[in-house]
Amino acid sequence: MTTTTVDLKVLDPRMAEQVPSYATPGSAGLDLRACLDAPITLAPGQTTLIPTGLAIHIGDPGLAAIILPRSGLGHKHGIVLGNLVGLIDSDYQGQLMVSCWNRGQSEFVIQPFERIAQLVLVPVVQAAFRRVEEFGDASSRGEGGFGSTGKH
Ligand SMILES: O=c1ccn([C@H]2C[C@H](O)[C@@H](COP(=O)(O)OP(=O)(O)OP(=O)(O)O)O2)c(=O)[nH]1
Repeated sequence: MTTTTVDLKVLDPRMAEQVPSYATPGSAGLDLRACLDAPITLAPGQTTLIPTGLAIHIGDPGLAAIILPRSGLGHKHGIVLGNLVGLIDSDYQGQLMVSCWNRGQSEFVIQPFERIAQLVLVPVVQAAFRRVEEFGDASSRGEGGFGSTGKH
């Protein structure tokens, strides 16, 4: 396991006691909570942007964070992310926001400080593109994609 230090600002004092922490030594994700004054009802198909009351500055361009749905909310209640995956750049210093999408068939009420998504730190490699007319080595896949290898 690799650990790194990330600067975190508590933007809403109510989050001071709720700073994200790993639930178990093997956890990959940190749960993010809805920093709300009152419950929000999400109708089927509705998307809303929810503040977390927190900001992080990752700083190291070799890292980023992604926001992912929580499995239970997504599977049982259809609460996933309006952007499917949120990408937090290493130079972002604003509030962490979670786009919640009710892809289910029933209303869902998000309670203040409920855990709504999870944040995972990931390594990043930036590409320096070298323009070529042809790729040097022919690969066995070549230009095949989108099911070209068949179903089995
Ligand atoms: O779920 C998300 C996704 C993004 N962000 C923040 C962090 C990220 O670094 C910034 C910009 O995100 P992105 O680049 O995906 O947004 P964009 O729509 O391309 O806008 P921009 O022009 O600001 O890059 O917004 C969040 O707080 N939550």
